[in-house]
Amino acid sequence: MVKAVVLGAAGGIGQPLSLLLKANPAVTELGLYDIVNTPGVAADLSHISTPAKVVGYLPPDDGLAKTLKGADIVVIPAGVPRKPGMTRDDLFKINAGIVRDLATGIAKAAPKAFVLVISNPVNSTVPIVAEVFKQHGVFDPKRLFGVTTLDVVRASTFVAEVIGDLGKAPSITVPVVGGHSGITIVPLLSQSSTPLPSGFAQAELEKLTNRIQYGGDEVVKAKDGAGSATLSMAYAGAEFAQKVIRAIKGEKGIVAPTFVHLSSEPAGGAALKKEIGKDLEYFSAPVELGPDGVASIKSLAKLTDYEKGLIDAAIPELATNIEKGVSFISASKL
Ligand SMILES: NC(=O)c1ccc[n+]([C@@H]2O[C@H](COP(=O)([O-])OP(=O)(O)OC[C@H]3O[C@@H](n4cnc5c(N)ncnc54)[C@H](O)[C@@H]3O)[C@@H](O)[C@H]2O)c1
Ligand SMILES: O=C(O)C[C@H](O)C(=O)O
Repeated sequence: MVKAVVLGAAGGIGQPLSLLLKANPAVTELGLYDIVNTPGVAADLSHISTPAKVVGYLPPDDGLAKTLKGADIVVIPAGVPRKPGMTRDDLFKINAGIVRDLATGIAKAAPKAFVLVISNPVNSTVPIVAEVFKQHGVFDPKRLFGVTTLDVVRASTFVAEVIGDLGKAPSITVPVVGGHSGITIVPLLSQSSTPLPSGFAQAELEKLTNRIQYGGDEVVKAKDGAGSATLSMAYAGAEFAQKVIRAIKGEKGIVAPTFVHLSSEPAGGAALKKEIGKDLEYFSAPVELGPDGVASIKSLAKLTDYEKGLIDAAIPELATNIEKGVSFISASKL
């Protein structure tokens, strides 16, 4: 039995993500929460002939607590998206408060759930959730994930395009580490499961890296004021959720990059800090998933000098983003 919950379920990501979770036969209950339209979205999805029982609530009458009751996995795509010309950090002033309030609801109603944060800026919203959980005495670093899967999905697709064979896209894996905004997104293309063509020039490598780092901007520009990536994000969010679900059901050896807290627990956090040469509290790295969430944080393995330079360049912005999230909660009255 797996109960999945989507907070922000009526939105551009929320609706297709809820559809993909409803289509997942491992999900037996699906809880949908938003400030608008969830009864309609829930009624619509409930007619699909898959096992999940669907419930949808709005804020009145403790709707958030009712949606979260019994949740095993909570995915959060609530909040405003970018328009052209904005950075993800520009979303902080609205989304920080939204994520804080939803995290407070989770801390009270589903403190043991696995929490997958999509709302931007992820580099700051994940620390916000952690700080809220700490204040409620329920923080478990193994159960909190910043969803960076879209960067991984983009890297697979763009490498397949470079190779000239999109058919290979589903089987190409490229670790993408660091964080989820601009230069903090660091694709480790030297570790692509399908190597780049021989003779791939440094200038081409830099162009490909830049495309992965700024893939979000490509979509924001094309949508021209109507928002950011929603469908590819729903796909990526459902993919990551499925990995977590498979791991909690006991499947071994599932590894995926995600933005996690680096502490003594789960194992590997301290070693990763040494590897990146900075005492950062959070970093996106490949993690092994297990029945309790993050089983261990993996090494970044052998990096090229170019990749080391990208990580060094990412660290100051990551540190600022993380601190911004942490201090938002220390300054907030919960
Ligand atoms: N992590 C990633 O890779 C990634 C990728 C794409 C988008 N995003 C982010 O996801 C977020 C959502 O994007 P979208 O395109 O779905 O936006 P959207 O505006 O289409 O949907 C957001 C939904 O959140 C709801 N919402 C607002 N406040 C809420 C609250 N307090 N409680 C519950 N629901 C609330 C809105 O009603 C809306 O339905 C944005 O912050 C965006 O930047 C992240
Ligand atoms: O670009 C955005 O603002 C949305 C998302 O973070 C993305 O990478 O597509």
